[in-house]
Amino acid sequence: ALYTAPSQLPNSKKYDYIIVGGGTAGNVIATRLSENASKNVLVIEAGPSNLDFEEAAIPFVCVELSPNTPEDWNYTTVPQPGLNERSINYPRGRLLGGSSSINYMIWNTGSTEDWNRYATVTGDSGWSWNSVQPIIKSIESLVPPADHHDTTGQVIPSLHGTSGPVGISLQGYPSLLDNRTIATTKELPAEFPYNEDMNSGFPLGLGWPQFSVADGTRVSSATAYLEPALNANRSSLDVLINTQVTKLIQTGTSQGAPVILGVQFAQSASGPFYAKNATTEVIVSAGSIGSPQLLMLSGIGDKKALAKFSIKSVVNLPDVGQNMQDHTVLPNAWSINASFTPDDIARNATLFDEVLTQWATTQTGQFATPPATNIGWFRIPNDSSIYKTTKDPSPGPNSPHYEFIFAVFDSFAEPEPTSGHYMIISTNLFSPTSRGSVTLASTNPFDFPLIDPALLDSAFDIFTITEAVKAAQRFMAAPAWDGFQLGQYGDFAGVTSDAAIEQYARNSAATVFHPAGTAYMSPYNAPHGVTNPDLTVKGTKGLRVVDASIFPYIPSMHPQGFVYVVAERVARLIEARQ
Ligand SMILES: Cc1cc2nc3c(=O)[nH]c(=O)nc-3n(C[C@H](O)[C@H](O)[C@H](O)COP(=O)(O)OP(=O)(O)OC[C@H]3O[C@@H](n4cnc5c(N)ncnc54)[C@H](O)[C@@H]3O)c2cc1C
Repeated sequence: ALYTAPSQLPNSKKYDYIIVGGGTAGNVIATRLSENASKNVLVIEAGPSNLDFEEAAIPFVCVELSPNTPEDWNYTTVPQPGLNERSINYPRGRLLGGSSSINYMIWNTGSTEDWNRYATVTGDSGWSWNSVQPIIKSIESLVPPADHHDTTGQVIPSLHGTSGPVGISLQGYPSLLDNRTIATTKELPAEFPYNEDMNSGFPLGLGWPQFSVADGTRVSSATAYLEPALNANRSSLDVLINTQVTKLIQTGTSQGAPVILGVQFAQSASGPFYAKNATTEVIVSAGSIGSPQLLMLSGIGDKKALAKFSIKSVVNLPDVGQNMQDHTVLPNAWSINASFTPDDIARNATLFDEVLTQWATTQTGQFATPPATNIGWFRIPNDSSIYKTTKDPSPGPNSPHYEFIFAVFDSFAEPEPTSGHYMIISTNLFSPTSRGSVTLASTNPFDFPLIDPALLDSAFDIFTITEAVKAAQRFMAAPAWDGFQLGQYGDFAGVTSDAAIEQYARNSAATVFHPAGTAYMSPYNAPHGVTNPDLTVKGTKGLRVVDASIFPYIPSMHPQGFVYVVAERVARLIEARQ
Protein backbone atom coordinates (compact mmCIF):
# COMPACT_ATOMS: atom_id res chain seq x y z
CA ALA A 1 0.00 0.00 0.00
CA LEU A 2 1.04 3.63 -0.40
CA TYR A 3 1.28 5.67 2.82
CA THR A 4 1.82 9.42 3.04
CA ALA A 5 2.72 9.66 6.74
CA PRO A 6 4.71 7.41 9.11
CA SER A 7 1.77 7.23 11.53
CA GLN A 8 -0.21 5.32 8.88
CA LEU A 9 2.25 2.39 8.76
CA PRO A 10 0.74 -0.84 10.09
CA ASN A 11 2.24 -1.21 13.57
CA SER A 12 2.38 -4.95 13.80
CA LYS A 13 3.81 -5.63 10.33
CA LYS A 14 7.39 -6.88 10.24
CA TYR A 15 9.48 -5.89 7.23
CA ASP A 16 12.15 -8.25 5.93
CA TYR A 17 13.65 -5.46 3.85
CA ILE A 18 13.58 -1.70 4.32
CA ILE A 19 14.66 0.26 1.27
CA VAL A 20 15.81 3.84 1.65
CA GLY A 21 14.79 5.82 -1.44
CA GLY A 22 12.08 4.94 -3.96
CA GLY A 23 14.28 6.05 -6.85
CA THR A 24 15.62 4.31 -9.93
CA ALA A 25 17.36 1.46 -8.11
CA GLY A 26 15.15 1.36 -5.00
CA ASN A 27 11.93 0.65 -6.86
CA VAL A 28 13.49 -2.13 -8.91
CA ILE A 29 14.75 -3.95 -5.81
CA ALA A 30 11.56 -3.36 -3.83
CA THR A 31 9.38 -4.66 -6.62
CA ARG A 32 11.55 -7.72 -7.25
CA LEU A 33 11.96 -8.69 -3.57
CA SER A 34 8.24 -8.30 -2.84
CA GLU A 35 7.37 -10.70 -5.67
CA ASN A 36 7.97 -13.29 -2.98
CA ALA A 37 4.67 -12.99 -1.09
CA SER A 38 6.30 -14.19 2.12
CA LYS A 39 8.80 -11.29 2.20
CA ASN A 40 7.56 -7.90 3.33
CA VAL A 41 9.25 -4.85 1.85
CA LEU A 42 8.98 -1.23 2.96
CA VAL A 43 10.22 1.61 0.76
CA ILE A 44 10.74 5.01 2.38
CA GLU A 45 10.94 7.87 -0.12
CA ALA A 46 11.69 11.49 0.77
CA GLY A 47 9.59 12.96 -2.04
CA PRO A 48 5.98 12.67 -3.18
CA SER A 49 4.42 10.34 -5.73
CA ASN A 50 5.40 10.75 -9.37
CA LEU A 51 1.67 10.82 -10.10
CA ASP A 52 1.51 14.25 -8.45
CA PHE A 53 3.39 15.64 -11.46
CA GLU A 54 1.50 15.07 -14.71
CA GLU A 55 4.20 16.87 -16.69
CA ALA A 56 6.76 14.26 -15.66
CA ALA A 57 5.07 11.83 -18.05
CA ILE A 58 5.51 14.12 -21.11
CA PRO A 59 8.85 13.34 -22.76
CA PHE A 60 9.58 16.68 -24.44
CA VAL A 61 9.09 18.84 -21.35
CA CYS A 62 11.72 16.97 -19.31
CA VAL A 63 13.92 20.06 -19.45
CA GLU A 64 11.29 21.90 -17.37
CA LEU A 65 11.32 19.35 -14.50
CA SER A 66 14.55 20.76 -13.04
CA PRO A 67 16.24 22.78 -11.67
CA ASN A 68 14.43 24.63 -8.91
CA THR A 69 11.17 22.71 -9.03
CA PRO A 70 9.17 20.74 -6.44
CA GLU A 71 10.29 17.42 -7.99
CA ASP A 72 14.01 18.28 -7.67
CA TRP A 73 16.15 18.25 -4.52
CA ASN A 74 17.45 21.62 -5.75
CA TYR A 75 21.04 21.06 -4.72
CA THR A 76 23.85 23.34 -5.83
CA THR A 77 27.55 22.52 -5.96
CA VAL A 78 30.35 24.20 -4.10
CA PRO A 79 32.25 26.69 -6.31
CA GLN A 80 33.92 24.73 -9.09
CA PRO A 81 37.52 25.77 -9.88
CA GLY A 82 37.24 24.10 -13.30
CA LEU A 83 34.18 26.23 -14.06
CA ASN A 84 35.77 29.56 -13.16
CA GLU A 85 34.53 29.21 -9.58
CA ARG A 86 30.87 28.97 -10.52
CA SER A 87 28.45 27.05 -8.29
CA ILE A 88 25.97 25.22 -10.48
CA ASN A 89 22.52 23.69 -10.04
CA TYR A 90 22.76 19.99 -9.32
CA PRO A 91 19.38 18.34 -10.02
CA ARG A 92 18.31 14.98 -8.50
CA GLY A 93 14.79 13.62 -8.59
CA ARG A 94 12.90 13.86 -5.31
CA LEU A 95 9.78 11.81 -6.04
CA LEU A 96 8.92 8.18 -6.66
CA GLY A 97 11.14 7.01 -9.49
CA GLY A 98 13.85 9.39 -8.30
CA SER A 99 15.97 10.74 -11.10
CA SER A 100 14.35 8.31 -13.57
CA SER A 101 11.18 10.38 -13.15
CA ILE A 102 12.85 13.66 -14.18
CA ASN A 103 15.72 12.58 -16.44
CA TYR A 104 16.06 13.06 -20.20
CA MET A 105 15.30 9.38 -20.88
CA ILE A 106 18.35 8.50 -23.00
CA TRP A 107 18.73 4.74 -22.67
CA ASN A 108 22.25 3.28 -22.75
CA THR A 109 23.48 -0.04 -21.49
CA GLY A 110 27.21 0.52 -21.84
CA SER A 111 30.25 -0.60 -23.73
CA THR A 112 31.58 -4.12 -23.28
CA GLU A 113 34.61 -2.50 -21.66
CA ASP A 114 32.57 -0.62 -19.05
CA TRP A 115 31.23 -3.86 -17.60
CA ASN A 116 34.43 -5.86 -18.06
CA ARG A 117 36.30 -3.17 -16.14
CA TYR A 118 33.76 -3.45 -13.28
CA ALA A 119 34.36 -7.21 -13.25
CA THR A 120 38.14 -6.73 -13.24
CA VAL A 121 38.36 -4.09 -10.53
CA THR A 122 35.93 -5.90 -8.22
CA GLY A 123 37.14 -9.44 -8.91
CA ASP A 124 33.52 -10.47 -9.60
CA SER A 125 32.89 -11.88 -13.07
CA GLY A 126 29.18 -11.43 -12.44
CA TRP A 127 29.66 -7.78 -13.48
CA SER A 128 31.19 -8.67 -16.86
CA TRP A 129 29.53 -7.74 -20.16
CA ASN A 130 28.65 -11.35 -20.90
CA SER A 131 27.15 -11.85 -17.45
CA VAL A 132 24.92 -8.77 -17.57
CA GLN A 133 23.57 -9.43 -21.08
CA PRO A 134 20.65 -11.60 -19.94
CA ILE A 135 19.84 -9.01 -17.26
CA ILE A 136 19.77 -6.15 -19.78
CA LYS A 137 17.45 -8.12 -22.06
CA SER A 138 15.17 -9.00 -19.17
CA ILE A 139 14.78 -5.30 -18.29
CA GLU A 140 14.03 -3.97 -21.78
CA SER A 141 11.01 -4.07 -23.99
CA LEU A 142 11.76 -2.52 -27.37
CA VAL A 143 8.52 -0.98 -28.64
CA PRO A 144 7.65 1.10 -31.74
CA PRO A 145 8.28 4.87 -31.58
CA ALA A 146 5.35 7.23 -30.97
CA ASP A 147 5.11 8.12 -34.68
CA HIS A 148 5.42 4.45 -35.73
CA HIS A 149 8.05 5.33 -38.34
CA ASP A 150 10.03 2.58 -40.01
CA THR A 151 13.05 2.03 -37.77
CA THR A 152 14.91 -0.31 -40.12
CA GLY A 153 18.62 0.50 -39.94
CA GLN A 154 18.16 2.69 -36.84
CA VAL A 155 18.25 -0.07 -34.22
CA ILE A 156 19.16 -3.76 -34.19
CA PRO A 157 16.07 -5.37 -32.64
CA SER A 158 17.75 -8.71 -31.96
CA LEU A 159 20.04 -6.99 -29.43
CA HIS A 160 17.09 -5.99 -27.26
CA GLY A 161 14.60 -7.48 -24.89
CA THR A 162 10.97 -7.57 -25.88
CA SER A 163 9.14 -8.38 -22.69
CA GLY A 164 10.88 -6.56 -19.85
CA PRO A 165 9.23 -3.88 -17.69
CA VAL A 166 11.15 -0.91 -19.15
CA GLY A 167 9.70 0.12 -22.49
CA ILE A 168 12.31 1.67 -24.78
CA SER A 169 11.82 3.26 -28.18
CA LEU A 170 13.44 5.49 -30.77
CA GLN A 171 12.64 9.16 -31.32
CA GLY A 172 8.89 9.57 -31.88
CA TYR A 173 8.76 12.74 -33.95
CA PRO A 174 11.04 13.79 -36.82
CA SER A 175 13.39 16.74 -36.45
CA LEU A 176 14.81 19.17 -38.99
CA LEU A 177 18.30 17.97 -38.17
CA ASP A 178 17.90 14.25 -38.78
CA ASN A 179 18.67 14.05 -42.50
CA ARG A 180 21.60 16.41 -42.23
CA THR A 181 23.11 14.67 -39.22
CA ILE A 182 22.92 11.26 -40.85
CA ALA A 183 24.17 12.67 -44.18
CA THR A 184 27.25 13.97 -42.36
CA THR A 185 28.15 10.42 -41.31
CA LYS A 186 28.31 9.62 -45.04
CA GLU A 187 30.29 12.76 -45.91
CA LEU A 188 32.81 12.43 -43.06
CA PRO A 189 32.71 8.69 -42.29
CA ALA A 190 36.30 8.43 -41.06
CA GLU A 191 35.74 10.78 -38.16
CA PHE A 192 31.98 10.40 -37.67
CA PRO A 193 30.94 6.88 -38.70
CA TYR A 194 27.34 5.73 -38.52
CA ASN A 195 26.50 3.25 -35.75
CA GLU A 196 23.29 1.30 -36.23
CA ASP A 197 22.84 0.57 -32.53
CA MET A 198 24.93 2.23 -29.82
CA ASN A 199 23.70 -0.35 -27.29
CA SER A 200 25.51 -3.24 -28.96
CA GLY A 201 28.42 -2.96 -26.53
CA PHE A 202 30.33 -1.03 -29.22
CA PRO A 203 28.96 2.51 -28.98
CA LEU A 204 31.48 4.50 -31.05
CA GLY A 205 29.94 6.42 -33.95
CA LEU A 206 26.74 8.34 -34.45
CA GLY A 207 23.22 7.04 -34.59
CA TRP A 208 19.71 6.95 -33.17
CA PRO A 209 19.44 6.67 -29.41
CA GLN A 210 16.83 4.63 -27.65
CA PHE A 211 14.85 6.35 -24.92
CA SER A 212 13.00 5.08 -21.86
CA VAL A 213 9.77 6.08 -23.54
CA ALA A 214 6.86 3.86 -24.54
CA ASP A 215 3.60 4.93 -26.18
CA GLY A 216 4.87 8.50 -26.24
CA THR A 217 5.13 8.53 -22.44
CA ARG A 218 8.07 8.51 -19.98
CA VAL A 219 8.99 5.16 -18.47
CA SER A 220 10.57 5.39 -14.99
CA SER A 221 11.23 2.85 -12.27
CA ALA A 222 8.00 4.11 -10.71
CA THR A 223 5.86 3.50 -13.79
CA ALA A 224 7.64 0.30 -14.91
CA TYR A 225 8.10 -1.46 -11.57
CA LEU A 226 6.39 0.09 -8.57
CA GLU A 227 3.02 1.16 -9.97
CA PRO A 228 2.01 -2.22 -11.43
CA ALA A 229 2.79 -3.87 -8.07
CA LEU A 230 0.92 -1.23 -6.06
CA ASN A 231 -2.02 -1.33 -8.47
CA ALA A 232 -2.20 -5.07 -7.96
CA ASN A 233 -2.49 -4.44 -4.20
CA ARG A 234 0.55 -6.58 -3.54
CA SER A 235 0.35 -7.02 0.23
CA SER A 236 4.09 -7.64 0.61
CA LEU A 237 4.95 -4.14 -0.67
CA ASP A 238 4.47 -0.92 1.33
CA VAL A 239 5.68 2.48 0.22
CA LEU A 240 5.92 5.47 2.56
CA ILE A 241 6.35 8.79 0.73
CA ASN A 242 7.13 12.37 1.86
CA THR A 243 9.42 10.89 4.50
CA GLN A 244 13.18 11.14 4.78
CA VAL A 245 15.39 8.54 6.39
CA THR A 246 17.58 10.53 8.78
CA LYS A 247 19.82 7.84 10.23
CA LEU A 248 20.75 4.17 9.99
CA ILE A 249 20.77 2.50 13.41
CA GLN A 250 23.02 -0.26 14.69
CA THR A 251 20.83 -3.00 16.16
CA GLY A 252 23.50 -5.44 17.31
CA THR A 253 26.89 -6.97 16.64
CA SER A 254 27.68 -10.14 14.73
CA GLN A 255 31.16 -11.65 14.32
CA GLY A 256 32.58 -8.36 15.54
CA ALA A 257 30.75 -6.29 12.92
CA PRO A 258 27.93 -3.85 13.58
CA VAL A 259 24.52 -5.13 12.46
CA ILE A 260 22.63 -2.27 10.88
CA LEU A 261 18.98 -3.12 10.53
CA GLY A 262 17.38 0.03 11.95
CA VAL A 263 16.24 3.20 10.22
CA GLN A 264 15.11 6.48 11.74
CA PHE A 265 12.85 8.73 9.68
CA ALA A 266 10.90 11.97 9.80
CA GLN A 267 8.90 14.31 7.60
CA SER A 268 10.72 17.46 8.72
CA ALA A 269 13.75 18.51 10.72
CA SER A 270 11.51 19.28 13.70
CA GLY A 271 10.18 15.73 13.73
CA PRO A 272 8.48 13.71 15.07
CA PHE A 273 11.13 11.05 14.46
CA TYR A 274 10.11 7.42 13.95
CA ALA A 275 12.14 4.21 13.88
CA LYS A 276 11.74 0.75 12.38
CA ASN A 277 13.92 -2.32 12.11
CA ALA A 278 14.16 -4.66 9.17
CA THR A 279 14.48 -8.35 9.98
CA THR A 280 16.86 -9.19 7.11
CA GLU A 281 18.40 -6.14 5.43
CA VAL A 282 18.40 -2.39 5.02
CA ILE A 283 19.12 -1.37 1.43
CA VAL A 284 20.18 2.22 0.88
CA SER A 285 19.23 3.47 -2.59
CA ALA A 286 19.23 7.19 -1.92
CA GLY A 287 21.45 8.01 -4.91
CA SER A 288 25.00 9.31 -5.28
CA ILE A 289 24.34 12.31 -3.02
CA GLY A 290 21.80 10.92 -0.56
CA SER A 291 23.48 7.57 0.11
CA PRO A 292 26.91 8.83 1.22
CA GLN A 293 25.25 11.61 3.23
CA LEU A 294 23.11 9.10 5.12
CA LEU A 295 26.04 6.72 5.69
CA MET A 296 28.16 9.54 7.12
CA LEU A 297 25.32 10.83 9.34
CA SER A 298 25.14 7.27 10.69
CA GLY A 299 28.83 7.00 11.59
CA ILE A 300 29.85 5.09 8.46
CA GLY A 301 32.62 7.05 6.80
CA ASP A 302 35.98 8.65 7.47
CA LYS A 303 36.37 8.46 11.24
CA LYS A 304 38.49 11.63 11.43
CA ALA A 305 36.15 13.70 9.29
CA LEU A 306 33.11 12.50 11.27
CA ALA A 307 34.81 13.30 14.57
CA LYS A 308 34.81 16.97 13.57
CA PHE A 309 31.00 16.78 13.70
CA SER A 310 31.11 14.72 16.92
CA ILE A 311 29.61 11.78 15.03
CA LYS A 312 30.57 8.50 16.70
CA SER A 313 32.30 6.16 14.25
CA VAL A 314 30.47 2.89 13.60
CA VAL A 315 32.72 1.76 10.74
CA ASN A 316 35.78 3.65 9.55
CA LEU A 317 35.36 3.78 5.75
CA PRO A 318 37.35 6.78 4.47
CA ASP A 319 36.10 6.37 0.89
CA VAL A 320 32.45 7.15 1.71
CA GLY A 321 31.61 10.28 -0.29
CA GLN A 322 34.98 10.27 -2.08
CA ASN A 323 35.77 9.24 -5.67
CA MET A 324 32.83 11.32 -6.96
CA GLN A 325 32.70 11.47 -10.76
CA ASP A 326 30.35 13.19 -13.14
CA HIS A 327 29.99 13.97 -16.83
CA THR A 328 30.24 17.55 -18.07
CA VAL A 329 27.76 19.05 -20.55
CA LEU A 330 28.68 21.89 -22.89
CA PRO A 331 25.80 23.08 -25.11
CA ASN A 332 27.02 24.78 -28.29
CA ALA A 333 24.39 26.71 -30.26
CA TRP A 334 24.26 27.50 -33.98
CA SER A 335 21.75 29.78 -35.69
CA ILE A 336 19.88 27.90 -38.37
CA ASN A 337 17.97 28.77 -41.50
CA ALA A 338 14.59 27.41 -40.50
CA SER A 339 11.12 28.88 -40.33
CA PHE A 340 9.95 26.73 -37.44
CA THR A 341 11.57 24.89 -34.54
CA PRO A 342 10.17 23.67 -31.21
CA ASP A 343 11.26 27.02 -29.70
CA ASP A 344 8.21 28.45 -31.49
CA ILE A 345 5.99 26.20 -29.41
CA ALA A 346 7.37 27.66 -26.19
CA ARG A 347 6.89 31.19 -27.55
CA ASN A 348 3.24 30.80 -28.57
CA ALA A 349 0.68 29.89 -25.90
CA THR A 350 -2.00 28.84 -28.39
CA LEU A 351 0.37 26.54 -30.21
CA PHE A 352 1.67 25.19 -26.91
CA ASP A 353 -1.90 24.27 -25.90
CA GLU A 354 -2.48 22.55 -29.23
CA VAL A 355 0.66 20.45 -28.93
CA LEU A 356 -0.13 19.64 -25.32
CA THR A 357 -3.69 18.62 -26.22
CA GLN A 358 -2.39 16.40 -28.99
CA TRP A 359 -0.08 14.68 -26.48
CA ALA A 360 -2.82 14.41 -23.85
CA THR A 361 -5.29 12.83 -26.27
CA THR A 362 -3.06 10.61 -28.42
CA GLN A 363 0.48 10.70 -26.88
CA THR A 364 1.82 11.80 -30.26
CA GLY A 365 3.37 14.94 -31.71
CA GLN A 366 6.42 16.92 -30.68
CA PHE A 367 5.81 16.37 -26.95
CA ALA A 368 5.83 12.58 -27.37
CA THR A 369 9.59 12.52 -27.88
CA PRO A 370 12.54 13.71 -25.76
CA PRO A 371 14.49 16.77 -26.98
CA ALA A 372 17.62 14.87 -28.07
CA THR A 373 17.57 13.69 -31.69
CA ASN A 374 20.80 11.90 -32.65
CA ILE A 375 23.74 11.04 -30.45
CA GLY A 376 27.37 10.37 -31.29
CA TRP A 377 30.17 8.78 -29.24
CA PHE A 378 33.79 9.59 -30.06
CA ARG A 379 37.38 9.41 -28.87
CA ILE A 380 40.28 11.81 -28.96
CA PRO A 381 42.99 10.65 -31.40
CA ASN A 382 45.46 8.04 -30.19
CA ASP A 383 48.38 10.41 -30.80
CA SER A 384 46.89 13.24 -28.71
CA SER A 385 49.50 15.26 -26.82
CA ILE A 386 47.61 14.80 -23.54
CA TYR A 387 48.69 11.15 -23.47
CA LYS A 388 52.22 12.33 -22.69
CA THR A 389 51.00 13.23 -19.21
CA THR A 390 47.72 11.34 -18.70
CA LYS A 391 46.90 7.67 -19.11
CA ASP A 392 43.74 7.04 -21.12
CA PRO A 393 40.94 7.08 -18.50
CA SER A 394 38.32 5.46 -20.75
CA PRO A 395 37.41 1.80 -20.13
CA GLY A 396 39.08 0.80 -23.41
CA PRO A 397 39.54 1.56 -27.11
CA ASN A 398 35.90 0.80 -27.94
CA SER A 399 34.53 3.27 -25.38
CA PRO A 400 33.96 6.99 -25.82
CA HIS A 401 35.78 9.98 -24.38
CA TYR A 402 33.05 12.39 -25.36
CA GLU A 403 29.54 12.62 -26.74
CA PHE A 404 27.58 14.77 -29.17
CA ILE A 405 23.89 15.28 -28.43
CA PHE A 406 21.88 17.02 -31.14
CA ALA A 407 18.79 19.05 -30.30
CA VAL A 408 16.81 21.38 -32.50
CA PHE A 409 16.08 24.14 -30.07
CA ASP A 410 17.87 26.44 -27.75
CA SER A 411 16.39 25.73 -24.35
CA PHE A 412 19.71 24.36 -23.07
CA ALA A 413 21.57 27.60 -23.77
CA GLU A 414 21.19 30.67 -21.59
CA PRO A 415 19.57 33.10 -21.78
CA GLU A 416 16.81 31.62 -23.90
CA PRO A 417 16.32 33.78 -27.02
CA THR A 418 12.83 35.11 -27.71
CA SER A 419 13.20 34.98 -31.49
CA GLY A 420 15.21 33.15 -34.13
CA HIS A 421 15.93 29.48 -34.70
CA TYR A 422 18.76 27.42 -33.32
CA MET A 423 20.24 24.02 -32.93
CA ILE A 424 22.52 22.63 -30.29
CA ILE A 425 25.33 20.15 -30.31
CA SER A 426 26.15 19.40 -26.70
CA THR A 427 29.74 18.25 -26.48
CA ASN A 428 29.82 16.21 -23.29
CA LEU A 429 32.84 14.80 -21.49
CA PHE A 430 32.24 11.15 -20.63
CA SER A 431 35.70 10.04 -19.44
CA PRO A 432 36.68 12.48 -16.69
CA THR A 433 39.88 12.10 -14.72
CA SER A 434 38.68 14.63 -12.14
CA ARG A 435 37.46 13.26 -8.83
CA GLY A 436 35.26 15.17 -6.39
CA SER A 437 33.40 14.43 -3.19
CA VAL A 438 30.24 14.60 -1.13
CA THR A 439 30.95 15.65 2.46
CA LEU A 440 28.78 16.68 5.38
CA ALA A 441 27.98 20.35 5.92
CA SER A 442 26.31 19.68 9.26
CA THR A 443 24.78 16.89 11.34
CA ASN A 444 21.26 17.96 10.37
CA PRO A 445 19.99 15.39 7.84
CA PHE A 446 17.74 18.04 6.33
CA ASP A 447 20.74 20.25 5.46
CA PHE A 448 22.28 19.59 2.07
CA PRO A 449 25.78 18.11 2.04
CA LEU A 450 28.70 19.84 0.30
CA ILE A 451 28.67 18.63 -3.30
CA ASP A 452 31.87 18.90 -5.30
CA PRO A 453 31.74 17.04 -8.64
CA ALA A 454 35.05 18.71 -9.65
CA LEU A 455 33.90 19.37 -13.20
CA LEU A 456 36.68 20.14 -15.74
CA ASP A 457 39.17 20.03 -12.91
CA SER A 458 42.00 18.29 -14.76
CA ALA A 459 44.21 18.90 -17.79
CA PHE A 460 42.72 15.82 -19.48
CA ASP A 461 39.16 16.98 -18.97
CA ILE A 462 39.67 20.45 -20.40
CA PHE A 463 41.78 19.04 -23.26
CA THR A 464 39.10 16.54 -24.19
CA ILE A 465 36.14 18.91 -24.04
CA THR A 466 38.13 21.37 -26.19
CA GLU A 467 38.77 18.60 -28.74
CA ALA A 468 35.07 17.74 -28.64
CA VAL A 469 34.07 21.31 -29.49
CA LYS A 470 36.53 21.39 -32.38
CA ALA A 471 35.13 18.09 -33.62
CA ALA A 472 31.60 19.56 -33.48
CA GLN A 473 32.82 22.52 -35.53
CA ARG A 474 34.25 20.13 -38.14
CA PHE A 475 30.95 18.26 -38.13
CA MET A 476 29.01 21.46 -38.80
CA ALA A 477 31.39 22.40 -41.64
CA ALA A 478 30.31 19.33 -43.64
CA PRO A 479 28.44 20.04 -46.90
CA ALA A 480 25.19 18.64 -45.42
CA TRP A 481 24.87 21.83 -43.36
CA ASP A 482 25.54 24.33 -46.20
CA GLY A 483 22.88 27.01 -46.25
CA PHE A 484 21.28 25.61 -43.10
CA GLN A 485 23.69 26.54 -40.34
CA LEU A 486 24.22 30.29 -40.15
CA GLY A 487 27.08 30.38 -37.65
CA GLN A 488 27.82 29.90 -33.99
CA TYR A 489 25.38 31.70 -31.74
CA GLY A 490 25.29 33.44 -28.36
CA ASP A 491 28.24 32.94 -26.01
CA PHE A 492 29.61 30.44 -28.53
CA ALA A 493 29.73 33.04 -31.35
CA GLY A 494 33.30 33.64 -32.49
CA VAL A 495 34.73 30.93 -30.24
CA THR A 496 37.36 29.18 -32.35
CA SER A 497 40.84 29.16 -30.82
CA ASP A 498 41.76 26.55 -28.20
CA ALA A 499 42.13 29.28 -25.59
CA ALA A 500 38.73 30.75 -26.42
CA ILE A 501 37.09 27.32 -26.33
CA GLU A 502 38.64 26.62 -22.93
CA GLN A 503 37.29 29.86 -21.48
CA TYR A 504 33.92 29.32 -23.12
CA ALA A 505 33.78 25.80 -21.63
CA ARG A 506 34.71 26.99 -18.16
CA ASN A 507 32.04 29.71 -18.36
CA SER A 508 29.26 27.65 -19.91
CA ALA A 509 29.65 24.00 -18.96
CA ALA A 510 27.47 22.26 -16.38
CA THR A 511 26.55 18.73 -15.34
CA VAL A 512 24.99 15.98 -17.47
CA PHE A 513 23.47 14.94 -14.09
CA HIS A 514 25.34 11.66 -13.68
CA PRO A 515 27.08 11.69 -10.26
CA ALA A 516 28.60 8.30 -9.42
CA GLY A 517 31.29 6.63 -7.36
CA THR A 518 30.59 7.93 -3.83
CA ALA A 519 30.07 4.44 -2.31
CA TYR A 520 32.10 2.51 -4.84
CA MET A 521 32.57 -1.24 -4.88
CA SER A 522 35.94 -2.94 -4.57
CA PRO A 523 37.05 -6.54 -4.00
CA TYR A 524 36.09 -8.30 -0.76
CA ASN A 525 38.70 -7.47 1.88
CA ALA A 526 40.14 -4.55 -0.13
CA PRO A 527 41.25 -1.74 2.17
CA HIS A 528 39.70 0.83 -0.18
CA GLY A 529 36.12 1.24 -1.40
CA VAL A 530 32.80 1.27 0.43
CA THR A 531 30.84 -1.69 -0.90
CA ASN A 532 31.74 -5.27 -1.73
CA PRO A 533 30.99 -6.72 -5.19
CA ASP A 534 27.57 -7.85 -3.89
CA LEU A 535 27.05 -4.26 -2.66
CA THR A 536 27.05 -5.12 1.03
CA VAL A 537 28.71 -2.31 2.97
CA LYS A 538 32.22 -3.23 4.09
CA GLY A 539 32.58 -3.96 7.78
CA THR A 540 28.84 -4.17 8.45
CA LYS A 541 26.09 -6.79 8.55
CA GLY A 542 22.61 -6.30 7.17
CA LEU A 543 23.39 -3.25 5.08
CA ARG A 544 23.75 -2.69 1.34
CA VAL A 545 24.01 0.33 -0.93
CA VAL A 546 22.45 -0.14 -4.35
CA ASP A 547 22.37 2.86 -6.70
CA ALA A 548 24.66 4.95 -8.95
CA SER A 549 27.06 5.58 -6.06
CA ILE A 550 28.51 2.05 -6.31
CA PHE A 551 30.31 2.44 -9.65
CA PRO A 552 34.10 2.47 -9.16
CA TYR A 553 34.33 4.27 -12.53
CA ILE A 554 31.52 6.39 -13.90
CA PRO A 555 29.77 4.61 -16.79
CA SER A 556 31.09 5.81 -20.15
CA MET A 557 27.52 6.41 -21.38
CA HIS A 558 24.23 7.66 -19.86
CA PRO A 559 23.90 5.74 -16.61
CA GLN A 560 20.22 5.01 -15.92
CA GLY A 561 20.33 1.69 -17.81
CA PHE A 562 23.40 0.70 -15.79
CA VAL A 563 21.54 1.50 -12.56
CA TYR A 564 18.61 -0.74 -13.54
CA VAL A 565 21.08 -3.55 -14.29
CA VAL A 566 22.82 -3.14 -10.92
CA ALA A 567 19.50 -3.19 -9.06
CA GLU A 568 18.19 -6.23 -10.96
CA ARG A 569 21.41 -8.14 -10.38
CA VAL A 570 21.44 -7.46 -6.65
CA ALA A 571 17.77 -8.40 -6.35
CA ARG A 572 18.69 -11.74 -7.93
CA LEU A 573 21.64 -12.22 -5.58
CA ILE A 574 19.38 -11.60 -2.60
CA GLU A 575 16.62 -13.86 -3.93
CA ALA A 576 19.10 -16.65 -4.60
CA ARG A 577 20.09 -16.57 -0.95
CA GLN A 578 16.50 -16.76 0.38
C1 LIG B 1 17.82 16.10 -15.03
C2 LIG B 1 18.44 14.74 -15.21
C3 LIG B 1 18.57 14.22 -16.50
C4 LIG B 1 19.15 12.97 -16.68
N1 LIG B 1 19.13 12.42 -17.94
C5 LIG B 1 19.52 11.11 -18.09
C6 LIG B 1 19.35 10.46 -19.33
O1 LIG B 1 18.82 11.02 -20.30
N2 LIG B 1 19.77 9.16 -19.42
C7 LIG B 1 20.36 8.51 -18.37
O2 LIG B 1 20.75 7.36 -18.52
N3 LIG B 1 20.51 9.12 -17.18
C8 LIG B 1 20.08 10.39 -17.01
N4 LIG B 1 20.18 10.98 -15.79
C9 LIG B 1 20.85 10.24 -14.70
C10 LIG B 1 20.03 9.08 -14.15
O3 LIG B 1 18.67 9.43 -14.08
C11 LIG B 1 20.58 8.72 -12.77
O4 LIG B 1 21.94 8.36 -12.87
C12 LIG B 1 19.85 7.54 -12.12
O5 LIG B 1 18.46 7.70 -12.24
C13 LIG B 1 20.26 7.45 -10.66
O6 LIG B 1 19.55 6.44 -10.01
P1 LIG B 1 19.73 6.21 -8.44
O7 LIG B 1 18.89 5.05 -8.09
O8 LIG B 1 21.17 6.18 -8.13
O9 LIG B 1 19.21 7.55 -7.76
P2 LIG B 1 17.80 8.27 -7.85
O10 LIG B 1 17.01 7.75 -8.99
O11 LIG B 1 18.07 9.72 -7.82
O12 LIG B 1 17.04 7.80 -6.54
C14 LIG B 1 17.35 8.22 -5.24
C15 LIG B 1 16.04 8.33 -4.48
O13 LIG B 1 16.29 8.38 -3.09
C16 LIG B 1 15.49 9.39 -2.51
N5 LIG B 1 16.19 9.80 -1.29
C17 LIG B 1 17.38 10.43 -1.20
N6 LIG B 1 17.74 10.57 0.10
C18 LIG B 1 16.75 9.99 0.83
C19 LIG B 1 16.55 9.79 2.24
N7 LIG B 1 17.46 10.19 3.13
N8 LIG B 1 15.40 9.19 2.65
C20 LIG B 1 14.48 8.77 1.74
N9 LIG B 1 14.63 8.92 0.41
C21 LIG B 1 15.76 9.51 -0.04
C22 LIG B 1 15.40 10.44 -3.59
O14 LIG B 1 14.33 11.33 -3.38
C23 LIG B 1 15.26 9.58 -4.84
O15 LIG B 1 13.92 9.25 -5.09
C24 LIG B 1 19.63 12.23 -15.57
C25 LIG B 1 19.48 12.74 -14.28
C26 LIG B 1 18.88 13.97 -14.09
C27 LIG B 1 18.71 14.50 -12.68
